[in-house]
Amino acid sequence: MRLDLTAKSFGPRPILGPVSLTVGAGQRVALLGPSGVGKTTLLRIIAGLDRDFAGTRAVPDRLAMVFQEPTLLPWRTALTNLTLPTGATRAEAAALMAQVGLAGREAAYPRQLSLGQQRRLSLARAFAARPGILLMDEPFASLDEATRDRMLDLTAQLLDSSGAGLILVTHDPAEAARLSARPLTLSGSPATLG
Ligand SMILES: Nc1ncnc2c1ncn2[C@@H]1O[C@H](COP(=O)(O)OP(=O)(O)OP(=O)(O)O)[C@@H](O)[C@H]1O
Repeated sequence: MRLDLTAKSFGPRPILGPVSLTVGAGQRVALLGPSGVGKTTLLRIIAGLDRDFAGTRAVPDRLAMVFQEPTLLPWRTALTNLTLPTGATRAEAAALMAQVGLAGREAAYPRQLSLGQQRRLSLARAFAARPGILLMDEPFASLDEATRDRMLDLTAQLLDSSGAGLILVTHDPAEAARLSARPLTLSGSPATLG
């Protein structure tokens, strides 16, 4: 994927630009920088969720996004949460559930799962979509240390086995290092990549 952004504003307020970013097949990058600098704004533009910017975006790859909170369908079983939005087969979905430690919970509804289990299911769903690039916005924030560690390990394993690229928004350079993601820091106002 390639983004050549010349400028992004909210109303009269310039937020970003110029920013050029290329992420090739299987490459991993982390967007770092202080709170409010524009990391989420940049990720939303990459994701195609915000098209109100000056510049060009070329995204030939399939994208999947993992948000901070698990966004599961409450009235669907865990397995169907993986198959329905992604087109994955039941066998593929079950294999992914096993990979994230949820074997045997296929028939559970999201409310019957702990928050940590729901997060792991959300992670599995992102990979069920067979993304070329996975986009993650602070997915490990506000987790207790053990859960965060487990999620980081699982994410690294799933990235390795799928070959997907990664664009990770994080405050924490250690997270970038754990996922072997090249750190890129947004700074300034409007923000650019250092
Ligand atoms: N929809 C919006 N309308 C107006 N201003 C916005 C909007 N979304 C974000 N902003 C502003 O754009 C700036 C960048 O926000 P953004 O959420 O991208 O920062 P961030 O680097 O991801 O911050 P954090 O690390 O705290 O999540 C902030 O000043 C924010 O107030």
